Formats: sequence, structure tokens, C-alpha cells
Amino acid sequence: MTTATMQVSQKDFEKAQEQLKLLKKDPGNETKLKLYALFKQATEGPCNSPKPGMLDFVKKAKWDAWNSLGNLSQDNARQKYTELVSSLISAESAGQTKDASPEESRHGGYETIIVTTKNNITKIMFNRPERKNAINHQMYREIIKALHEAGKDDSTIAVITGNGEYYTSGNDLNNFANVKPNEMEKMAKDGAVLLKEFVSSFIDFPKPLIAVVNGPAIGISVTLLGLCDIVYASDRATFHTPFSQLGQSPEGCSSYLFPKIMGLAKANEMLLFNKKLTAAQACAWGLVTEVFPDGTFQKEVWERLKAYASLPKNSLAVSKQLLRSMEKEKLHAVNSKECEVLKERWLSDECLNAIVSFFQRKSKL
Ligand SMILES: CCCCCC/C=C/C(=O)SCCNC(=O)CCNC(=O)[C@H](O)C(C)(C)COP(=O)(O)OP(=O)(O)OC[C@H]1O[C@@H](n2cnc3c(N)ncnc32)[C@H](O)[C@@H]1OP(=O)(O)O
Repeated sequence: MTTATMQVSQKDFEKAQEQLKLLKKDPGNETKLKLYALFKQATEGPCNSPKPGMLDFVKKAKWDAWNSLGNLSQDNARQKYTELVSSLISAESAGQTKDASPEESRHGGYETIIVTTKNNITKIMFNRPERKNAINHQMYREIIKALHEAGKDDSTIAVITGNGEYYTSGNDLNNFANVKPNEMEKMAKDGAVLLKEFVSSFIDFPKPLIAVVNGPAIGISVTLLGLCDIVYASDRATFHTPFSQLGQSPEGCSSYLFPKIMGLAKANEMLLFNKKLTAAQACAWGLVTEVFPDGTFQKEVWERLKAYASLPKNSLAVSKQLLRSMEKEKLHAVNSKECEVLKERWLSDECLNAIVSFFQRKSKL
């Protein structure tokens, strides 16, 4: 860089300091720390002062921010400081400071679900409302991918919810349709492999996972609630696991978790005898954390989640993993066993007759 450009840069830097004083809105602690660090780096160079004590929170946060800039040159620090101030000024004049209203970003590459991130929350939304959000093979795979990505992205928590009237009507029964007799075994085998991977992605999910049950939930979408950390439900939601009606058997680790959550007698009513629960019953039985009136459901829940997602991210992840670690091995064993049993069930006459009845519209839940 020439002396001339450095001088301009120094001039801009001084101007930026003046402009900063004119900001009307507080840019938030994170941004203020960034500005502090860049200013120190620009004016004094890399951080060489001794690290403050653990309990001197403010000094330590400032020191950490400055120290994190490592050997960034003073010119570059001046440049970054000036750019940051300029972006704050522009955002304010556009009526939106970055910290006050972050944009929702949509993740690409999905067709059956919508994945977005905003306010440190990654939301995975079932998106086949015209099929009551039934989960077809593509959706199983996309949810596995979305959970994998959400586990690694910058979000603090993840949310799973449905678009439209239903949360989801569970497994898409078309997954069993149009299978030739000589391909039945393969269909069952491949289905069990996919199901095992799908449920494993819930067992292993490393951050708090919250189910926002916006409407009726059926089958696998209900059993998976036992693997979520919090379940919020609209008072319009119902919870139905009609496995015996469909000639099938429980999955999603529900054969182990439901008796733990609600007691064996109540789990039997749901998992053996197809009892459909209202949201209030599901809450009383311990499957649902809290029920909200449908009219205010989205507003109340998202306000609450926004506050939860501003808690320290690493602390939440570590605590979630600690709680899950006590059961993880067991849950994987249960998942394997349930998939083995289901693989056999899918080949049974009881199951095949139930699917045929559904498509002939003789039976609906
Ligand atoms: C890799 C495989 C893993 C398997 C894991 C094991 C999982 C098990 C389960 O999840 S068991 C639960 C399976 N789900 C069901 O049995 C629900 C079946 N659906 C219904 O009973 C009804 O559709 C309803 C009660 C959900 C809604 O009834 P209604 O309000 O009258 O709406 P429609 O029936 O007209 O629905 C509109 C449209 O959507 C189709 N649809 C809805 N749910 C499913 C579904 N789960 N599978 C396939 N198709 C579904 C329905 O057929 C209608 O289609 P149409 O307009 O007639 O073409």
C-alpha cells in the first residue's frame, strides 16, 4: 500500500470514528466488541497485554475480541473498522440495524421441506401440505440432510414443524404402493435401512431440537417427539399412532421412550390400541411440554424460541449432549430392533391389506 492510500485510509478511519458517534441505535454488544477490537488493532497493533482474570467479564470479552484478530495488519484493521461503521450507518438509514432484525436465510437444495435460519434458529418445515405433509422417501432423505447441516451450522437451536393444516400425516403410504411382488423383500430391506438412518439422525442431533406441532400428527411424526427436547403444540393438534390398525409396529424409539415418558399402561393405549390424544391429553401424559391456543400459537412459540436461542450456544449443546449421552447407546439399539421388526411387518398380509384399504378409500384414520 502506498503512503498516499494509507493517508486516505487514516482520514477515512478518523471520519468513521466521528460517524460512529452519530449512530442513534445501539448496535449491540457483539458489534461493539468487534469495533473495539478493530480500533485497538488499528491504533496499537496486535494484542500484547496480559489476559484479564476469568471473573473480569467485560475486560476479558474485550481482550478476547482484540486477541482474536491475531496478526491482522493495522492497515487492514483500519479498513475493516471503516467498512463496519459504514455498514452500520447504511443499515440505520435503511431503518434496520443488523442486530435488531436479521434476515431469514433460506437453505437451497430441498423440495419437500423448507429450511431457513433466522435469530439463531434453523427451522425445518415439512412442506407437502396438499398431502397433509406425508413423508415420502425424498422427504426422509432431505430431513436427514437438513438435520446433519443444522447440527453443524451457526444456529443455537433447531425447530421441526409443518406447513399448513397438518404437522404431518406420517409415513406416505405411497412408499408401499406400486411395488412388484418380487421386489417386496427389497422394498422392506431398503425401507428399514432408510428408517434406521432417519431415526439415528434424531438420536444423534447435537443441539436442542424443538418440535412445533402446528396441527394433527400421525405415526412416525408422533413417535419422534420422544426424541425431541421440547414439544410445543397448538390446541388443534392431535397425536395418533395407529400402528396395529396398519398392521405395523412402533418405531422412532417409542417402544422404549413412550413407557418411560407416560408409563406403560398409557403407552400401551397409544402404541397397541391406537388411542388418539388431544393436545391437552398429550401434555398431561408428558409427551408435550406446553399447549397454546391456536390463534396465538405461532406468535407465542416463536417469541419464546427467539429468547431461548439467545442463550449461550455451546452451553446448550454441551448440556443437551450430556443428557442424551446417558441413553444414546440404548436408543440406537432400540432403533435397530424396531427397524428389524418393521421390516418383517411390511411383508405381512396385515400390513399389505391395510395399505390396499387406504388406497381403495375403505379406511381412513
Ligand atoms: C422408509 C419407510 C419408513 C416407515 C416408517 C413407519 C412409519 C409409520 C407411520 O407413520 S404410520 C402412519 C401412516 N399414516 C397414515 O396412515 C395416514 C393416512 N392418511 C389418512 O388417514 C388421511 O389422509 C388423513 C386422516 C391424514 C386426512 O384425511 P382427510 O382430511 O380426509 O384428507 P385426505 O385423506 O383427502 O388427504 C389429502 C390427500 O393427501 C393424501 N394423504 C394424506 N396422508 C397421506 C399418507 N400418510 N400417505 C399417503 N397419502 C396421504 C390423501 O390420500 C389425499 O390424497 P388424494 O387427494 O386422495 O390423492
